[in-house]
Order: sequence, then structure tokens, then C-alpha cells
Amino acid sequence: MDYLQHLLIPIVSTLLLLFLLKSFRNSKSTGKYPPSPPALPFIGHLHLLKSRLPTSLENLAKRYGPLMRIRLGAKEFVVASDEKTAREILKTFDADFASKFMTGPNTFHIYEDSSFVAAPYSDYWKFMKTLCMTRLFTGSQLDRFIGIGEEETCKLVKSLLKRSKAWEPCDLTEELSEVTNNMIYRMIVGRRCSKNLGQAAEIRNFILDSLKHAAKFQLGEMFGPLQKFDLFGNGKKIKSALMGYDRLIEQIMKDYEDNDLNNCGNDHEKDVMDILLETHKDTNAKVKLTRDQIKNFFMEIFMAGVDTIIAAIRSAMAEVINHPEVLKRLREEIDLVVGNNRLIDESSASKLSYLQAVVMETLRLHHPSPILRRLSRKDSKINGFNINKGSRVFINISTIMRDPNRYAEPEKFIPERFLANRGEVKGQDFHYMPFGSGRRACPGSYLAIPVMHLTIGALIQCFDWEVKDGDKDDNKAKGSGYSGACPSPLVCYPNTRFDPFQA
Ligand code: HEM
Repeated sequence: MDYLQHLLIPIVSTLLLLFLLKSFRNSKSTGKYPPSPPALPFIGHLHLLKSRLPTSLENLAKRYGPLMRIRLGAKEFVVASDEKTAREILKTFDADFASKFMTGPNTFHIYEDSSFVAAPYSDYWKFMKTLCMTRLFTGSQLDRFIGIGEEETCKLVKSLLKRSKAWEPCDLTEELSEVTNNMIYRMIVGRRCSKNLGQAAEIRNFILDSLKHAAKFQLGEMFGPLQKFDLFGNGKKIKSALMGYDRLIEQIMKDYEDNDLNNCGNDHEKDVMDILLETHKDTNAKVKLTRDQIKNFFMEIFMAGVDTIIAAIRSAMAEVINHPEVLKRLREEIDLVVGNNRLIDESSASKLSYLQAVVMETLRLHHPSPILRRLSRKDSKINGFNINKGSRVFINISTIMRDPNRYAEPEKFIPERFLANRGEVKGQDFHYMPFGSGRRACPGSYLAIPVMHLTIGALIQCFDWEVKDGDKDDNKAKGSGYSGACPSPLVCYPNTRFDPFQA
């Protein structure tokens, strides 16, 4: 015991001294660095994050301003919470903040340093982003994806017609989950595997499993030194789920390779896997893609694309069900433009301005991924404050998109506000940026928007909706975690209003 005391006293005193020195240094530089709430030793400001991350950060910003510093365990963050500060970071100094940082318990990732979504601003990231914007998610691939979207929407409507006939409730979130997952899967590997949609479900299960165990890491465990000890065995479970995914995707890749992937000539016939494997084999390509990078890219596309779309459609449906006046106006518009003898398709959806306004308002009020991340690549000055190279930056778009100076009654669902002022989703309005902005903006917006129009349009055109337990859905994000895209169940009865297959 004596021995232990002799050992502990100097360790604790040294740590305390280091902490006091650091606090003193920080307090001396308050004029130059963004303000920060008082921190506790070791945990920093973790104790101040009492609700969902975006809400906690919003509450702190009300006291400490639109640019503040916080510490979560061992890691320091700068948090931007208003339009002007966001514009500085995402436009004026976009290149200086074009890197990102990994979140989550990375120690257990099996494709180390292969991320695209969290990659630093590197040759690999630039190469992949250009590929996304020129071949993977635009042009003929976008046309292919919209065709897939229309087919999957038809399947969804047929499945709901059956439920309606049997007066069975359905969990709309679950139904949307299958449809959206199939869409992304078919876009990626549809040329070879479109018949095997069981594989799509398997991939989703592995990825969901890994995310479920990752979510069990407490913020303190995630940002502190405890992560590598894997105290509760969640790291091991993450690894095991990722290995399951790896086996499956490896098998799919081999199947493509063994079956002569160069079989199809133009991009219109290729799927995303074709294009990536072709790039992988191209000896003249600017960047040599590794197998791990391809596998990780697909996993990240599932993560970035599936739950965001599900969460957004789910929130839109709950809002429309909760607001009968919105439902009525939406339906009148659909009936007028599409008529009552065919199912809505993409070309008619693009003419429905109220439907588009409903989607825009949903993404403003219920954003599935409410915090943008950046990593500063050099020392800079934002709002007159110093930001050091290597600072991790959070941009709280959930707060920015509910700024009362920009939006009257910001907590209310009012699609009409986007009729008067159409706005746009490409990230040039820094008070409305559901797909982010600047170099790191979302490359999937061109896919997501038409799918949302199509699906919501079809659900409103064909069914009346009744929430199973009560009149309304509370439409609150249930996730306490990081991304916010935790779509909760929406159990309701679909009541057939129009059957397009009998028309
Ligand atoms: C409603 C649906 C979606 C929403 C709300 C959404 C939103 C976002 C946001 C806010 C970002 C971060 C942007 C930034 O930091 O400036 C992002 C990044 C990204 N999204 Fe989406 N997204 C959606 C759908 C999709 C889809 C369907 C795909 C692909 C098929 C996709 C792929 C990506 C990728 C790869 C990134 C990382 C880009 C980079 O780091 O350069 N997203 N998304």
C-alpha cells in the first residue's frame, strides 16, 4: 500500500501540474483563441454534452458565441454555429479546411487509412472526388440510378398495397430501409448481382452491426486513451462484423474479375464496381486504387447514402402525416400534374414545386447528418480568432438552418417558405446547406433528391396514412450519437387511395 502511495502521489501531482499549466496557457491566450467554457481535468467538456451532440453544442454556442473551443477527452475541437463563420470556413478558407478527421472507434477498423469520407485533402481524395463528380454519380450513372429508383418505388408501392388490403400496419422506416439499400446496392454492383438482393440485406446487416457496436462506445471512451483497451469488447465485435462484410465484398469483386469485367464498352452499361475495378487495373491512372480502398469506399457509400435517405424520407412522411393541410396541398399538386391513371415518375416529380419545397423544409428541420467536420491544414484566422493547423472543426448546420434571423418560426414545418424563396441545395447559401459546402460537399445529392421526390410522391399519391398508436408521430431524432441519422420506426396503416397497377 505504502509503495502504491509513493507511486501515485508523484503521478497525480505531475498530471495536475500539467493540467494547471495548460489551463494557464489557455487563459493567457483568450484574446487570440475562440472562447471556451471552463473545463474539467481529463474529460474536458464531456460533462456538458447532456443531450444529442448538435443540441448540446447549440446550447453552449448561445453562451460562448458562434466560434468556440471545446475539449472532449484528449481532443480539442473548434465549433462554428452561425452562417457568417460557416462561410469563412467553407468558402473563404475552403482550401485550408479541406481535410477531415476520423470519428468513431478507429482502432478497430480493418481498412486502416483507406477512408474517402474522412480522408485528408490528399491526391487519393482528389482523385476519388473527381471520379465521383464525373463518372460515378453523374451522367449515365445518374440516369441508371433514377431508373433503379423508379423500379424500387414500384416494388414498395406493391408491398404496401398488399398490407393495405390485409389492413396490416407497417413500419415505414423498415420498408424504406429495404428499398433504399437495394437502390444503392444495385447502383454499385447491379450489373452482376441485381438478382441476388439477399446479398444487399447481408451487407446492410454487417454494416449496421458494426455501427451498432461503434455506437456503444461512450464519447469519453472514443476520444480518450481508453479506446484501445476495448473495455467492453465492442471493438472485437466491430472487427468481426467488418470481417463479415469483407468476405462478402471480396467474393463479389472476385466474381467481377473472373467474369471478364471489360465485357461492356460504354459507361452506360457499367455499374460503379465496373468503373472502380477498371480504374484499379489502369496502369496509367493518376492514383493506384487498392482493393482495401475500393471495399472501404463501398462501405462508406452505404453508410453515407442509405440511412441519410431513409431518415429524410421518414421525417418528411411524419411531417406530412402530422400536417393535414400540407398533405392536402401536396396531393392536389400531384393529382393535377401526374393525373390519376399512372404512378408518379422522376420527370413528373421534377415539375412538382410543392413536393420539392416539402423535401427542402424536411432537410432544414430534420437534417440526418447535422454536423459537418473539417480539419485545418494550416494556421488561420476566423472571426479574428486564431485557429491552429491541425484543429478539428465542427460546423453545426442544424443550428445554422434554424437561425431565427433567417427563418421565421424556425422550429415549425412550413414548406411554403421554400416556395417564395426557392433557395438551392448546392451549398452556396450558407444558411441552408443540407449537403454541406465547398470541396467536401456531398457528391450524392444528385442521387438523393430525385429518390426522395419519387418515393414521397408515390407514398402520398397512393395511400392515406394512419399512425398506429395515436394521431401524430413525434418525429424526434432518437439517436444520441454522432451522425444523427438514426431513423426510428414509423408504424402506420397504409390505406389504399389509388392503385396504379389497376388503373
Ligand atoms: C438525403 C440524403 C443525403 C444527405 C442529407 C447527405 C448529406 C451529406 C453531408 C452534409 C455531407 C458532408 C458535406 C460537407 O462536409 O460539406 C455528405 C458527404 C458525403 N456524402 Fe452525402 N448525403 C446524402 C446522401 C448521399 C448519397 C446518396 C451518397 C452516395 C451515394 C452520399 C455520399 C457522400 C459522400 C461520399 C460524402 C463525403 C464527401 C467528401 O468527403 O468529399 N451522400 N453528405
